[in-house]
Amino acid sequence: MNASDSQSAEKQSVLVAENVNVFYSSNSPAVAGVSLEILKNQITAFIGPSGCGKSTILRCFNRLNDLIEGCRVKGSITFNGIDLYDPKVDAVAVRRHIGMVFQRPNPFPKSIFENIAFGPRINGFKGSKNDMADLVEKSLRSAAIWDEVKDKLNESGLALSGGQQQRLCIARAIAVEPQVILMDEPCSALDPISTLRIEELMQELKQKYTLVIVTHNMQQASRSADMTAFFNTELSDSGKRMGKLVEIDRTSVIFSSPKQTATEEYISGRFG
Ligand SMILES: Nc1ncnc2c1ncn2[C@@H]1O[C@H](COP(=O)(O)OP(=O)(O)OP(=O)(O)O)[C@@H](O)[C@H]1O
Repeated sequence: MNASDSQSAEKQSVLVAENVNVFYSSNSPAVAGVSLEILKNQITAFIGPSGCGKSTILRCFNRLNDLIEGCRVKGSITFNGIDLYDPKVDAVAVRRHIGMVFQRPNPFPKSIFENIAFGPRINGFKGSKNDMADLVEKSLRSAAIWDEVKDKLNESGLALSGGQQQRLCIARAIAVEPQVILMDEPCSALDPISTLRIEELMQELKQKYTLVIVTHNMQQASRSADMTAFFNTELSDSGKRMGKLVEIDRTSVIFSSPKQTATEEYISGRFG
């Protein structure tokens, strides 16, 4: 691959959403008409007021909404050109390629080692005991937590601090070698130092993975994200509130010269 190839690879779309509408139990969409692209090895932040559908759209990307009874996703979402919602596509396999880190760190009530080993094992890991130990170490190193836990791999993951638990959960997501990591407000339960740690880690992770992050923290979006998508709510014809994507652009553009007034009002704190 030459330099210009690698540049165009950087701009490659990994996930493409076209006219996505998500319905929960009602016939009016909770989020409507979302079209956007997630670029490879970039961090894309979703920002916007509460209830505008950021998490709903994030969950569409690894079919996590399938687990919510009554939830329906219409429109098209492709992952490397493959229709994620094709009936032939296995949602469990999707989640192996597109991992998720949640708002509250949620380690398994197992040892630190087992927290990492569990995913590869249930996905049919074929290596030896040593290979698994290497994979655990590599994953913990990639999530910048190895030095803190290397001497206590058999202790419970729940005994770690909140920030460490979140990095353990990131290591757990990495262990199955996904291409994309979705993060739903990964720092909202963390103190400022742990938050900065995760933000630094995100910059390292984007060398290898594509990241999508939902955040309420606009400084976090402006510090960390390459691309930012602003969502808002509006009233549908039937008078119901629904989420909409207002615009997506490079983060520097969204925070300095957004095209839409609603974005400008939101980022300048005059709204929301
Ligand atoms: N499991 C669910 N069942 C029914 N409605 C839901 C469910 N999850 C979300 N919704 C509705 O979908 C809409 C979008 O919610 P969503 O959580 O995606 O927004 P959000 O922008 O992520 O909000 P927040 O910033 O508060 O987390 C809201 O009207 C919400 O009430």
